Amino acid sequence: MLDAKNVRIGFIGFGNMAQAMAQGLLAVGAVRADQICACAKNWEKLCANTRPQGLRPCRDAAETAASADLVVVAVKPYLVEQVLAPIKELLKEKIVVSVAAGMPFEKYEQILAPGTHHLSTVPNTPISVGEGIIACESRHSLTQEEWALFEEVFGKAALVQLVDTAQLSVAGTLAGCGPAFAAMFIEALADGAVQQGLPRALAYRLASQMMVGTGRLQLASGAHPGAMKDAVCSPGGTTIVGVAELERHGFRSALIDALDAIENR
Ligand SMILES: NC(=O)C1=CN([C@@H]2O[C@H](COP(=O)(O)OP(=O)(O)OC[C@H]3O[C@@H](n4cnc5c(N)ncnc54)[C@H](OP(=O)(O)O)[C@@H]3O)[C@@H](O)[C@H]2O)C=CC1
Ligand SMILES: O=C(O)[C@@H]1CCC=N1
Repeated sequence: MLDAKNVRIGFIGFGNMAQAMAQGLLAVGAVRADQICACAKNWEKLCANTRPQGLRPCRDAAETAASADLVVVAVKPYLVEQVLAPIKELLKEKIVVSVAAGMPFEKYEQILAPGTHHLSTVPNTPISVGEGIIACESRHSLTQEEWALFEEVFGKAALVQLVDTAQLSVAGTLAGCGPAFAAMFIEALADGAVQQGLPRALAYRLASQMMVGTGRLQLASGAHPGAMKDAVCSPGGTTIVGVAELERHGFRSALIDALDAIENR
């Protein structure tokens, strides 16, 4: 029987997202390095990204699928169909987990052989430090046991969140693109502090910990973000001066418009 101790995970595509997932699974001890293999386009780069951590590089998608019980599809969305076409029969026996944005259950039904057990997800890069999110489409064809195994293994490194098909795209955008926006926020806040004389490394450290702490506080308390903001804004104090300036520059509407632009691109 498949369990966390013996499941073999194969990544088809081993770029930023797949490496973050592998790193996270190892960091939290969800699986051992010898349980993970991967393929990519450039062999030398793949070897450099796998062998030092004890992961096994595979020559191609067929070798990866043959060597794995759970296959993670982690190539760019436009490559999914052509990369999977030659290994459709092999994948019938596997648990297929897609991390490609914009590739819901229905698209895989057109690509994979009938009866293949597959799940569409959108993860994010903080999984590499065990703080990820994996938005998962609730419509999938994994058995209960396969879903439980996926949740057990990947749930150690990420919040595994089921969402309706209609919400997979926006949940994936929030979770998957969000780290880029958060990183921009950290960088910009630090730039402001550097301008005022704070050393850059210290500015990044403080900005990042402030983000982590604020997120944890919201998760732990369930507080409304507006109430959290109010709790920091003393009447006539410093924070409200900054809040007013951010409002003048359209801070909140910029983020709202960013999600709108992505979803309607
Ligand atoms: N980056 C992110 O934060 C997120 C990404 N995703 C999804 O993850 C997927 C991968 O994105 P990301 O990791 O950023 O992209 P990368 O470009 O970093 O990685 C893509 C990987 O695919 C490999 N590849 C290309 N062609 C083939 C092929 N024919 N066979 C096998 N492997 C191949 C590349 O190999 P090589 O390096 O040798 O060219 C590379 O390892 C996308 O579908 C994206 O939508 C989802 C959520 C967040
Ligand atoms: O930008 C992208 O296309 C991918 C999908 C979600 C995050 N990164």
